[in-house]
Amino acid sequence: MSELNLVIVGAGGRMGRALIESTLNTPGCRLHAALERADSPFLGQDAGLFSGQTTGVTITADLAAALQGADLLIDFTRPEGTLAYLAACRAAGVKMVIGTTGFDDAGKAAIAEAAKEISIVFAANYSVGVNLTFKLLEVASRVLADGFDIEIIEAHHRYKVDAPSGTALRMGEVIADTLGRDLKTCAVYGREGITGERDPNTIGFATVRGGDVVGDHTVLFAALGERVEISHKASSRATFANGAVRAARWLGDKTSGLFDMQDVLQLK
Ligand SMILES: NC(=O)C1=CN([C@@H]2O[C@H](COP(=O)(O)OP(=O)(O)OC[C@H]3O[C@@H](n4cnc5c(N)ncnc54)[C@H](OP(=O)(O)O)[C@@H]3O)[C@@H](O)[C@H]2O)C=CC1
Ligand SMILES: O=C(O)C1=N[C@H](C(=O)O)C[C@H](O)C1
Repeated sequence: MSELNLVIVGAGGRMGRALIESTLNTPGCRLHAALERADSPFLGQDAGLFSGQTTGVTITADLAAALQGADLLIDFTRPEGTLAYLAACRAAGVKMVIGTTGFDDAGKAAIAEAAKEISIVFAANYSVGVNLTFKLLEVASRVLADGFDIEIIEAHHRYKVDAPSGTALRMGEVIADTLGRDLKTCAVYGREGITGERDPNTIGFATVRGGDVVGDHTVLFAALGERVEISHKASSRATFANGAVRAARWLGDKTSGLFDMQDVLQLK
């Protein structure tokens, strides 16, 4: 079987570095190109710079050249960056694994539209544990549907720019779908002042930002007399990166379609 030629964008970012390392460590995968923005201080450096390796792949801003001969592009950047890479991958027929969070509805629709022509895995979280947690939340929501208040609490490092996290929002969607609610109308994002008593039909979100927290998520089901907490804590970005590379390999020969990590892990 031929090697999978991967392009990693946002190469100097926290996830970009982890993705390069995971690609280099995964048999059957080859680092085809590593991209950064045109003003990046990392341009011209070896992509193994961050893990102390020499790869022979130089970090570049030349997207067109990077896509030549590429099989798949892995993107953990920002929504505006992802959408630009999406257009280029669609035109070049290159598959994508997208981990970026913080998209609006139009951004998500653009990804779904592109997936009619190229295959894409798009997930808010590539860890196996979080994707198992999504399944656990379906069961918990069903069993605890009556009398339990539902609150989602997430904590991340000080550099994170979007809130609530994509994972917390996905958890909210899973719970709302299971309960037949619409997250758009039942979500409460933080509370302040004289809020009045809690509406039992709401799903609350609380966001913590600080230090180097890689990613913690807890869903609290609280009733009068007992409570259940379902938690996941990530301690290394390698977890997400390895999941994304696994998703890239899973896409294999699929030429179109929109998938998520639940598909990759056969959790649907
Ligand atoms: N799905 C998952 O499992 C996970 C998702 N994430 C998500 O991945 C994303 C990246 O996170 P993280 O690595 O911590 O972020 P960083 O800020 O560390 O890295 C982002 C990278 O993307 C580049 N970038 C930023 N804006 C653009 C743009 N408009 N066009 C092209 N490149 C751009 C940055 O370049 P520069 O430095 O020049 O700005 C940087 O290299 C976030 O959305 C985060 O929520 C994170 C972890 C796991
Ligand atoms: O920005 C991060 O770091 C993370 N982002 C993802 C999210 O928004 O859910 C996943 C993970 O929790 C780390």
